[in-house]
Amino acid sequence: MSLLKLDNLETYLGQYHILQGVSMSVEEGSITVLFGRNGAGKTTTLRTIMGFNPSTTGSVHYHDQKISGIPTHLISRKGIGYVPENQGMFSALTVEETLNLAKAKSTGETEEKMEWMLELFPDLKKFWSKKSGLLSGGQKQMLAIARAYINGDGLLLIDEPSKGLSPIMVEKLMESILKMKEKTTILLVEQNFLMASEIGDYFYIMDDGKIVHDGCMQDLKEDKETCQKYLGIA
Ligand SMILES: Nc1ncnc2c1ncn2[C@@H]1O[C@H](COP(=O)(O)OP(=O)(O)OP(=O)(O)O)[C@@H](O)[C@H]1O
Repeated sequence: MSLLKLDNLETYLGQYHILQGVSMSVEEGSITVLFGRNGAGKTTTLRTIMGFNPSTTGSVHYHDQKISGIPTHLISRKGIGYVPENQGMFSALTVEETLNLAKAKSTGETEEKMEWMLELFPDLKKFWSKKSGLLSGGQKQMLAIARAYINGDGLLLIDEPSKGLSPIMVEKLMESILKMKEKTTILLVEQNFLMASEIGDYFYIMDDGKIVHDGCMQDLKEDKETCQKYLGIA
């Protein structure tokens, strides 16, 4: 079943026509990866879903309900968690304060969600009283994902979590994201093809604001021509 459906989105940033008829769907319980070169429009797609950069035409449906055209805080309240590329942390808050704030803003089984995040990311427990601004890049990313999951466990939109992290940290993070599939659906923007293709079920490739390819991840792994043309992988 399709949990999230984007239909023919056209989004402008100022005078620039960024998303040019983007349609895609995310299956419930899957990891769907959105690939594409720098500037292809991946971040804008996530920001359009969240209502930060609304589209001028087209629609976004979540659980068959139209969410395009409503304010971001109401979209988030429907259970969609967003992890932006820069993580959007308040660096003066500790891990504890950050997660408690997410808990306070959330409804449902917040205690269980918090416990599961601490089990999945033990570093967060270890650095419980540390200010988030002082965490390592990987730990900040874990905190951002945990916060988003506590806020909205129906769907997580994660923007390039591997950016700037060491290969070992990327591997650890991808394993955790894969485990999160047990309890949530994930739309992941990634440029790290090797890692993302290991954990993704489905993929979309964007180029110049349009979806140019989509399908099962297994098929993409075998499609050397597409990988080379759009993802720069030999
Ligand atoms: N505020 C803005 N005003 C005008 N153009 C913008 C603005 N922000 C981004 N763009 C342009 O929109 C296009 C899409 O950007 P977007 O960040 O969505 O791409 P991306 O695929 O996520 O790339 P990256 O991996 O570099 O983040 C790019 O050409 C970018 O230069």
